[in-house]
Amino acid sequence: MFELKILSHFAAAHQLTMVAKKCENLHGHNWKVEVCVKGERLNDAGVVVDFGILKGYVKEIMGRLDHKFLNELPYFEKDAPSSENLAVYIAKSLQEMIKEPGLAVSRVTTWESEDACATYFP
Ligand SMILES: Nc1nc2c(c(=O)[nH]1)N=C([C@H](O)[C@H](O)COP(=O)(O)OP(=O)(O)OP(=O)(O)O)CN2
Ligand SMILES: [Zn+2]
Repeated sequence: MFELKILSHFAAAHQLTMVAKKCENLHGHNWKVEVCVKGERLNDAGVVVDFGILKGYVKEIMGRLDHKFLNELPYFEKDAPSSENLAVYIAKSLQEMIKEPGLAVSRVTTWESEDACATYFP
């Protein structure tokens, strides 16, 4: 089994209730995102999937989040835009985009600061 990882970023605003009181105020983060996919087989080029293809998928997802007020996006009306739910959203969105047979999202980590992140394992 191979696992590939790419890094990406987006900047966005959010508000969280039921966490720390200060999080109820509108504020933002520069999220760093680690996306991992897994696959058992290498293609004729000797890779699981071209990093460029993976980066293209993730770039499209980052575009939906970048410079947005996350609470206003339909997906986050039900599930609050915590780092955990952002990781779930990114993982599900990416899995829906992947066309390559045998390729699956293995984990997504969302860093909301230099010392705090959440990881989702689908
Ligand atoms: N499990 C989670 N906990 C918290 C989340 C989250 O997404 N998942 N999010 C927040 C807020 O986004 C908040 O903005 C975090 O801000 P921060 O300034 O980093 O808050 P801290 O008090 O944790 O850190 P300091 O070092 O005191 O600044 C909160 N929790
Ligand atoms: Zn926050």
